[in-house]
Amino acid sequence: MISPQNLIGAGTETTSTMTEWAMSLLLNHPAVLEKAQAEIDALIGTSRLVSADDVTRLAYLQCIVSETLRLYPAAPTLLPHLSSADSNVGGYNVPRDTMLIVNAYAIHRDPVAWEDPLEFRPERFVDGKADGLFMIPFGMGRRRCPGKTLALRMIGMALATLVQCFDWERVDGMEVDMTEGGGLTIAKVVPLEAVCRPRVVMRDVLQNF
Ligand code: HEM
Repeated sequence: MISPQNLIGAGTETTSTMTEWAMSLLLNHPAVLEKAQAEIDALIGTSRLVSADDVTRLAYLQCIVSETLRLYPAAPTLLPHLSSADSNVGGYNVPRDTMLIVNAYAIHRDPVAWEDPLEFRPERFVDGKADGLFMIPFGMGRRRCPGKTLALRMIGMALATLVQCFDWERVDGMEVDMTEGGGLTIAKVVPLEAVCRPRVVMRDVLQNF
């Protein structure tokens, strides 16, 4: 049974953490940030704010979100599952009622599947190039995350708005600290701090907001 509190808990920390990781990655990769801004300027322009309906049209932004979810899946070991029957997986006997923990974090960084797995490279998702590679940031099967579509829309919308409206810089030019915390969710140990300035080309839109 899923309560409203569970829904809010599952839906807020995950999406805000993912947005923080995505912005941190963009700040450490200014060329990617520039490319994302150029895509938004080309497709949306600077006379209106990006809308939720635009998000699916922003192909490069979607690649940035996918690459962030690959490197920093909000729930790195998904949620614990219980096997419902005796089974054999890859030669291992798994009795019924065994608690199963799936290490999505390790799967997403598997060097056998992913080239230079520790590199932040949204281009690996361009034009469906990563189709067929195994990624499970939202789990899979009957208990997969029911908030996936909403989450992708929210993260895309937040990122697109931040990139469209502001120019971003690192504090004193220092690399953003990417140390990962332990626990059920993958939080940043050092919260993101950055310098942002409203973009001159967006001044009219922001003033009339
Ligand atoms: C980037 C954002 C999110 C990520 C990475 C994420 C990831 C996950 C994962 C990995 C699971 C467990 C799946 C499994 O063990 O197989 C899960 C479950 C769940 N998620 Fe999300 N989630 C996100 C956002 C959301 C949002 C926005 C909502 C709701 C508004 C939500 C609601 C839930 C609920 C209710 C469950 C439990 C489902 C069940 O036990 O049947 N999640 N999520």
